[in-house]
Amino acid sequence: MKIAIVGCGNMGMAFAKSFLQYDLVKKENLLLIEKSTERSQALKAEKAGVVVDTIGPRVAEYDLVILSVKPQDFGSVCDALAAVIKPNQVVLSIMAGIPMSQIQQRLNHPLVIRAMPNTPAMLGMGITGFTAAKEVDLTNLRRVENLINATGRSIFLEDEAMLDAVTALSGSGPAYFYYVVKAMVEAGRQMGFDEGVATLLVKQTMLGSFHLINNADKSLDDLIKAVASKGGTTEAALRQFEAGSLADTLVAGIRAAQVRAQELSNG
Ligand SMILES: NC(=O)C1=CN([C@@H]2O[C@H](COP(=O)(O)OP(=O)(O)OC[C@H]3O[C@@H](n4cnc5c(N)ncnc54)[C@H](OP(=O)(O)O)[C@@H]3O)[C@@H](O)[C@H]2O)C=CC1
Ligand SMILES: O=C(O)[C@@H]1CCC=N1
Repeated sequence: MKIAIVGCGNMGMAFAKSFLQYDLVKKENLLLIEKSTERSQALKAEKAGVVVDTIGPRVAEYDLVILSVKPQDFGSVCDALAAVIKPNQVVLSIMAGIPMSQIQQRLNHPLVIRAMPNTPAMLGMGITGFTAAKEVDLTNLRRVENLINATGRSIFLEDEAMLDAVTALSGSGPAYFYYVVKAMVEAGRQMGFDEGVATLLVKQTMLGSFHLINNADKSLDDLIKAVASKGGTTEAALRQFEAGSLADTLVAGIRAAQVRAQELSNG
């Protein structure tokens, strides 16, 4: 398979590296189109693929074109891509918010798949929600699904509108966990640990808790109960969280991300 990636930043390169790692594409069949001179020089030095700075006629030689520029840059990509794209090529967009209908219309091209990954894709531990235009046949859908699965796990969604919710929950999700970890490390620092020790305590707690969520045959409420002894320390912390409406604030934040994804959809 020959793959062109338009926009080789965090996510474009997370995808490229996963494909290479699992031998799903050869470097000579991977076209990396990157506008930023600094980035493209780094990609050339890494010999990550064939690096160019603009969309040109050679893009037509690739089976799959991945759009991984910022949603705000989609407009600048459209005209150049529309001029060279061939009817059998599949377009995979990972841009937040931009609906498939808009991509189809701007490129005058029906074969569009839309996905929302997250940054753990860099380690092959991502989760991606994806959906496809009805014009995309099962063979092409399976091919793209196999590629996405090289970056972690995936879930197919019939309803494209749910991709905005995926964006808010798992697309942006890593940042929410980093935010909580950062606050916990700060608490550790305030209690007298240096940052390294506080970070070790918090990271290992996060890792162990993840495995308990995944493996223990208990609900989240039961897991909380198993930590929070009556009249103990955890209860004192949870009372403070409730007083500050922490859970409601987190839910409201995630809903704000969903609203922003919907706004991006509307241009
Ligand atoms: N980061 C994340 O956690 C996630 C991001 N996404 C989506 O992925 C997309 C990319 O995000 P991310 O990788 O973080 O962004 P980055 O800014 O890291 O990467 C985008 C790259 O595309 C380049 N670019 C812009 N216009 C063009 C062009 N016309 N031709 C070639 N390259 C161009 C940018 O250059 P320059 O900097 O010079 O503009 C930049 O290097 C976004 O649409 C985002 O919504 C999806 C899921 C998660
Ligand atoms: O913040 C953003 O808009 C992108 C989409 C999901 C994660 N990052």
